[in-house]
Amino acid sequence: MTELPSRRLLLVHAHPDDEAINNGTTMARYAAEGAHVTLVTCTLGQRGEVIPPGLAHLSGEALGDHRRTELAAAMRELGVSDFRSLGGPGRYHDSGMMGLPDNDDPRCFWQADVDEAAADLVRVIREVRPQVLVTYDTNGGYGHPDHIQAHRVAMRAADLAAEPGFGPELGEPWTIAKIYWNRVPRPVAEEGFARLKDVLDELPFPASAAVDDVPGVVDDSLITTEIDGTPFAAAKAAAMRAHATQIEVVEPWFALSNQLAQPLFVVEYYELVRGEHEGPARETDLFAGTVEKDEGVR
Ligand SMILES: CC(=O)N[C@H]1[C@@H](O[C@@H]2[C@H](O)[C@H](O)[C@@H](O)[C@H](O)[C@H]2O)O[C@H](CO)[C@@H](O)[C@@H]1O
Ligand SMILES: [Zn+2]
Repeated sequence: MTELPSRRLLLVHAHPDDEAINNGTTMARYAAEGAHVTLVTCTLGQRGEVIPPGLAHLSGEALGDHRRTELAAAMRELGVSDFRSLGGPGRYHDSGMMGLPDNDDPRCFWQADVDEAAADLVRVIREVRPQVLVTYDTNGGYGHPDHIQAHRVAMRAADLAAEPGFGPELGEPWTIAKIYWNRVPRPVAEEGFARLKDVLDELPFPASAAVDDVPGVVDDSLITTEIDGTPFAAAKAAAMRAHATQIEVVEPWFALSNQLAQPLFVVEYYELVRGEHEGPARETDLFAGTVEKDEGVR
């Protein structure tokens, strides 16, 4: 059985690109520090729009396959080697934006049985035994069905993985010590868009997104943890650039296929929703207070 590092972080995301956008510097930092970083992506993004004209021919399964290669390239930029598709590549299909007929496709993640999908994730949790889990809030950050479902499956899997009577064939029970949701403090978002307004005319993007277009924007008081990934800014930008069908990067800004410019944040923020908060001040380490409780490496 392979021996894993003493610090182990699991991130659960909906599509290839979300991990770089939300947690690029966090992943790069912990990978560089020798922690074991595991990414589980729930769909291959088969229903995404495509930015580069030279790739516009890609759609459906061909787009999904291509986005897998983009994800692998992004992981190389972040130094992450353990990245997986929930239930195996193509098990759960991209559901499309909320409200579209795509959401009714029986193959799509939005139609998946949460407990069945969670069992796929329990197997990973009991193998990796992470102290920390990062995922989205109850609205998936911005209401996309795959993001909402990724939240539901991740939170359910964290509960099931800890239950001694659940799925003995999936491995020994494991309790994740700390669970965080991706967040952006409203003042940080507002300051970023204020800076963007001053330079928008110099950028190749026709317009700016709005503060509330940024997933997970919340009042500053909800932020429990701040990971300063400034030393890994270039890695995050490169990882986002690797998702070329979805993201155009002009540092320190980026745009999705909607061509609406937004800030590329290199300090990444979180809300601790399960586990013990370390200290009255904001945490600066997702693993704060956990490793000494670890049962040791395997
Ligand atoms: C960041 C993210 O979650 N992207 C999803 C999203 O893509 C958006 C969607 O295509 C929308 O129509 C565009 O206006 C927007 O610019 C895109 O970011 O939804 C896709 C379909 O489910 C998904 O593949 C993509 O990863
Ligand atoms: Zn997404």
